[in-house]
Amino acid sequence: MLRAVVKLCCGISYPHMRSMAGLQRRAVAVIGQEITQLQQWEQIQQHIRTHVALNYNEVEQEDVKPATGNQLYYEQHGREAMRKALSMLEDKEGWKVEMTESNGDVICSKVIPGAGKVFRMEAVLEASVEELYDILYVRVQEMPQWNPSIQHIEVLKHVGPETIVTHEVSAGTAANLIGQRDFVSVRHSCKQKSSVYLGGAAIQLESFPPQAGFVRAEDGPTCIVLQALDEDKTKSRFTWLLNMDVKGWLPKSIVNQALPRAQLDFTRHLRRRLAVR
Ligand SMILES: CC(C)CCC[C@@H](C)[C@H]1CC[C@H]2[C@@H]3CC=C4C[C@@H](O)CC[C@]4(C)[C@H]3CC[C@]12C
Repeated sequence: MLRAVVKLCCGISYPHMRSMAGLQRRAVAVIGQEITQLQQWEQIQQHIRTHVALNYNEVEQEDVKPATGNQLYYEQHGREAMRKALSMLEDKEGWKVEMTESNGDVICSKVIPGAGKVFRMEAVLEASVEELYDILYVRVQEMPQWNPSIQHIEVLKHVGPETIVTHEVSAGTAANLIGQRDFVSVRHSCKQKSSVYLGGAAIQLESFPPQAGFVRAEDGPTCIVLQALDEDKTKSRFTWLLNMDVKGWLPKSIVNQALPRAQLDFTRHLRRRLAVR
């Protein structure tokens, strides 16, 4: 942003600069140096925020400017997405049941200020947390092989053991009311004793701008929580907060029908994938 403003100012002032006397030129050069220092200071501050504040869960994402190629930025963005999504899930009040399936799967929704309508799917899956982590995170690129709603997933960056940047393309299938979308997201995973958290959020990559012919949608802040069942560790509770801006010109009623349906489809395909292990 700062860089864009500076460029704009330079453009506007260029004709005047040419007619400036020596002292005035010197003043402009000093202002230029100040701006460079300011940018460096911003980067240092970002560094401090990432290192010091991350562990205390108090980083405000809005404060942070993306520095291209900065691994810390991706990690921080992923963690922050997970934190936001988990805080949405933590609040147990105000959820409205949308669908209850005969197998026990339940989808609820809630309108959250700033996020819009979000959907929470709860299901029990016949797989351990470790197996699900492997299928959903480690082998994320293989997802289109078992999920026909997804056409393509590519890991664009391996930021670290817990963070990846992905490009995902949904399939414009008949069951999908919305048509094809693509997403660029940072995906963050966090393993604990008997739980795994898979968080994510849309990210803007200069090197991966929206493609012609695709509507770039935004997924997140979102999170999938996998928890081993106390009574049977070969089964897991699967809780998925879906918070998606599908973009494009679509009536809300269509979107609000399609999203929980996409969750049901996803879980159905995941169960099929688990059945062929
Ligand atoms: C309704 C239309 C627009 C989209 C339908 C397809 C949706 C449901 C698909 C497209 C891309 C998919 C995501 C791709 C990658 C991951 C990361 C993984 O670790 C958990 C699942 C998760 C988060 C998928 C969830 C389902 C997903 C969001």
